Amino acid sequence: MAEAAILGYLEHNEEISDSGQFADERGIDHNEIVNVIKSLHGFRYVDAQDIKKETWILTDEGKAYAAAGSPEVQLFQAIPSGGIPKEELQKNFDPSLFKIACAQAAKNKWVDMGKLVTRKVQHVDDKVKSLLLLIQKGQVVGQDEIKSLKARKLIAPQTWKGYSVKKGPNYAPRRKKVATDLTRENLQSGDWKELEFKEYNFRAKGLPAEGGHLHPLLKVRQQLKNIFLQMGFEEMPTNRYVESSFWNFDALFQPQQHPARDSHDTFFLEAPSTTKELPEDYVARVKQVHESGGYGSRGYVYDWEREEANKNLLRTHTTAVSSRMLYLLAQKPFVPKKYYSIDRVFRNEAVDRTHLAEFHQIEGLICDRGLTLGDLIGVLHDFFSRLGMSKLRFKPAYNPYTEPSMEIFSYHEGFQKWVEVGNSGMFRPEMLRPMGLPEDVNVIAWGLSLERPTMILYGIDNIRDLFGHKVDLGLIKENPICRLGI
Ligand SMILES: N[C@@H](Cc1ccccc1)C(=O)O
Repeated sequence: MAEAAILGYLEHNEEISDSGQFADERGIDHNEIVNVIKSLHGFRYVDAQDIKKETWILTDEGKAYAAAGSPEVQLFQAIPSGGIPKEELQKNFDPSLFKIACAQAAKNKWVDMGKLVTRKVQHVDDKVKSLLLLIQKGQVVGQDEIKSLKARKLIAPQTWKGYSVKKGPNYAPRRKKVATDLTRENLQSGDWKELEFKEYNFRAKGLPAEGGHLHPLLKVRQQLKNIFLQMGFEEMPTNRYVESSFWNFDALFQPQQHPARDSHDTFFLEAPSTTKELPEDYVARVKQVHESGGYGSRGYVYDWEREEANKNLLRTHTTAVSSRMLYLLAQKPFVPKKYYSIDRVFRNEAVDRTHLAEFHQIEGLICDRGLTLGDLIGVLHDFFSRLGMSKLRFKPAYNPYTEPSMEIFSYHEGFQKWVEVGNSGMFRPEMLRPMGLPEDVNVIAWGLSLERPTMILYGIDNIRDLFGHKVDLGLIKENPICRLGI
């Protein structure tokens, strides 16, 4: 209707000089007229020029007075001819309204504000209300009146926008219907021959592709790699998910009856169920340290079984990678090393919002002469502060392969509490000496999950949200090629 009105009017007239007036005269909503003008202008049916007018609109207070009358008149009308005690009068009014009413009525010299409030004039006109009503209807009022209403914050300025409209180069009294799609029906009936098709807008930018983002775990992994590299660490080769019990447990002085070696906690392989080769003389030294100790240790005093050590499993921690690397290091003349790894580990655990059966471990170790627990604490402070965790606390803990061992806690400002962020310790002589590392060489090491800091950094509270991509297919489906004017 708005479109027909505009195009029809321009067929016999030069110009629509004011879209607001045009809308009023026809009883059409101005917003609707504006939308149609914009669309017709886009297709150059019409030429439209902006017009702006400064107008006034009522504030909420102004609207209230336009409806109920100004407070001063409300007050005047509440005073009987014989006057009324102030307290009595006040009861009829909201306190803030009463204040305004008294001030204005006194200013207008309508009332005497003694203990007894009396009228000073016979009759008053509610000029404020009439002015507000005029402004509400969009009518013009004098500058002085505007000023005083503005001072009382009953009105506020507003810019009104409209258009003046003339015929455009593509003007026609009616817009041509254009087809947007060539349908099966068009082809069957043959009416496509007569149809005019809407042009494609090949320059439309469309939506930026949402694919190809890095997964949060990969981002945080890269961040951690950078931290390790800046601290002078070398990456250990982690390309071995299947490991023997020997490297995962025995080499780490983890006794064969240890509960972590149970199939409830560890995934053992069915095929191949056992490892093919282990370094025999090292295996013999490991067996001995488990059974009867050495290097100042009494050992565990039990019968160590080779079959148990041969069993293949999915590695339960990347400390298995560290044990292999330290063994290799011990086979050559000693050089100090700093090693790190970040890779996947597996535990036979029930999956819930904080546990998965496979996750990633970050592991760091330093192997050098004369290292102490103080070195470990210092390195942990350096490492974690680079991750944004500068408040740390340590709690004594137990690992079969480290002594002393410490759990690492960091104060989380967001959660306002200490959260466990890792585990650490100094590798035991029972682990290092059988490998052949010199007696004065110590190893400080620590491990943490990659998922925990990632969830904290990205505000993810369910670990399952970290796995599996979440591409919003709807986004792609609902945004095909953009057309002109759509
Ligand atoms: N392997 C330990 C972490 C750790 C690494 C190195 C030293 C001490 C502890 C774990 O799985 O939790």
